[in-house]
Amino acid sequence: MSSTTLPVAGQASAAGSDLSEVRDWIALLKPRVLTLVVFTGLIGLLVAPGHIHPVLGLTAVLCITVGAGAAGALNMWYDRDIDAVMRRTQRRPIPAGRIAPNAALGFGMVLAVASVAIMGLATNWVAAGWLAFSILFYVVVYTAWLKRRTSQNIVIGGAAGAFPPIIGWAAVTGDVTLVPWLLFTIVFAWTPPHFWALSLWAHGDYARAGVPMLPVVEGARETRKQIVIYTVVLALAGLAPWLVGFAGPAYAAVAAALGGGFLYHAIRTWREKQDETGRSLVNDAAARRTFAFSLTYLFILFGALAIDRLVLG
Ligand code: HEM
Ligand SMILES: CC(C)=CCC/C(C)=C/CC/C(C)=C/COP(=O)(O)OP(=O)(O)O
Repeated sequence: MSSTTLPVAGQASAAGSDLSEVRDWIALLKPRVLTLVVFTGLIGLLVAPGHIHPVLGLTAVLCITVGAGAAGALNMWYDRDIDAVMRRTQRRPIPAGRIAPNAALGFGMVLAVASVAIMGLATNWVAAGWLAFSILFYVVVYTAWLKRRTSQNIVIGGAAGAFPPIIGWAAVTGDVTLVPWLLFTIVFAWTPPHFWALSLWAHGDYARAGVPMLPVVEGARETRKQIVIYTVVLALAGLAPWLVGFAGPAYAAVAAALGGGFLYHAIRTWREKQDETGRSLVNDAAARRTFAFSLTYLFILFGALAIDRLVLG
């Protein structure tokens, strides 16, 4: 009896370990963060004037996905020392010892080169150039240079995550005009309040790892103030596509409501019950809501732009 059941059990666990290995390689791409990165890239592609064959459009979106994922893998390769120290990241495949650093490096490089080459061959080299630039920006400028040096790391380095709408747009038109730069500006202004809200309760991890995120260097009080300032800039930037006549009043109404909503959450975070250093006395409840709202904000804003352009015309 046992001679028949053992191999079956062995096969089942081999299949199980294959699956968890695949899961680890996928985890290197930071798939959850990718959802919004790819969504903004897709909207850039959909609202761009002109026509792209659906198969080529899909290829372009896939290249943005794989390119951004490759950047995530290279980030995890470079950051493996600090990821091992931070509670949130220590179970990642490299610090947990499930994927060797060099294998992750090779994986990231191959995917990065392949995504740029396929983007260039399938669409055009302007889109491919911006994809290559954003991968390099995230890995070299943000990860290797700024992240461990300045509390402005995510303001400047965060620009990497703002390029996907530009790449999507360029895949259709072959150029980058005012509107894609406005979409870039929206994501650029969105990134600081998105991340700093989270960093208000995650700063212990960053402090332990010696990463100079804003609450670690300037304190929670200053971070709360900066969140409000960038949210005001974001709320205005959100209206820009309407101000230049690219989007209609329906988009403007959604953008105004979302901007007001974000500002409400930012101000609640600013005024949250806190001690004299700005540390929350209520488990960062308002900051957590602001972070969650940041994700909703970007998703609905870009969704509204697509509906405004493609459905309402
Ligand atoms: C330098 C800039 C940024 C930093 C430092 C940052 C940091 C983070 C961190 C630490 C998390 C928490 C959980 C995790 O690791 O998954 C997170 C979540 C997230 N970020 Fe960002 N982020 C940045 C930019 C962006 C951009 C540009 C996008 C997309 C446009 C984005 C989309 C997301 C999404 C969708 C989540 C939720 C993931 C989940 O559900 O776990 N982030 N971000
Ligand atoms: C098109 C293209 C190449 C886009 C790439 C940009 C990209 C993946 C942006 C997302 C930014 C991000 C996940 C930051 C996380 O910061 P972190 O790496 O400091 O976070 P961690 O502490 O979770 O590792």
